[in-house]
Amino acid sequence: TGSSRPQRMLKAVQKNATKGDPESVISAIDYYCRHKEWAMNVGDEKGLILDSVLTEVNPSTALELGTYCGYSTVRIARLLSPGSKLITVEFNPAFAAVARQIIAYAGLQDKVTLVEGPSGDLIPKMKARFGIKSFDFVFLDHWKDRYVPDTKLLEDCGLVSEGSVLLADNVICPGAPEYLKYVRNSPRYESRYYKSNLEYTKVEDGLEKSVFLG
Ligand SMILES: Oc1cc(-c2ccc(F)cc2)cc2cccnc12
Ligand SMILES: [Mg+2]
Repeated sequence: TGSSRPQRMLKAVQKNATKGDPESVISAIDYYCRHKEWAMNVGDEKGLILDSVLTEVNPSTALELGTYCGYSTVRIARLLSPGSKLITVEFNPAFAAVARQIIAYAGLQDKVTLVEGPSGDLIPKMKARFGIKSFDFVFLDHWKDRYVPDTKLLEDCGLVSEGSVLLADNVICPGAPEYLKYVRNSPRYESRYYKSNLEYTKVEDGLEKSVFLG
């Protein structure tokens, strides 16, 4: 049996990046996915928007839904202030296994807790398991039909508070129309769309930033 796309991505990181250097890990993945084989990382173009929103929020506790190979995990963790924490949730164990190695290669394992399992089951356990009061920042990048139920779960579990920022990937492609309706029509969110392109392509996609108003 052959290797998987995530395994080939990991090989590209180990070959082309410098251990302990997150920027080189990000560049190695972007180069591989742009020139060798496409993969569903948030990518370099939308990644710059992620960076800017993250820098503005400067979260003490952040949550990522959908780790995949850890590309956006590395992008987020590299910008966290000392002592800040990122929890990332991945349903697929094969993806999680690669992500752990990529996060470790970047030297960011002390800032990141990767939890394997379905987000819908794990979110209600976050307070008890990790002593989280609430998340200052949430990056939604998992299956699009989970965006609304998981956002409602975060609200119901008191895991978002006034000022918490949700940033959702792929609201155009593959698309999350119910999510856009939810956050744009709710009086509890102030939403803004950042137009961009689907990673490594010229296809339109974008990020939706929604501030929870409490
Ligand atoms: O950024 C993403 C992109 C795609 C995607 C897959 C195939 C396409 F033809 C276009 C887009 C899927 C994702 C699934 C989960 C999290 N992010 C995704
Ligand atoms: Mg995505």
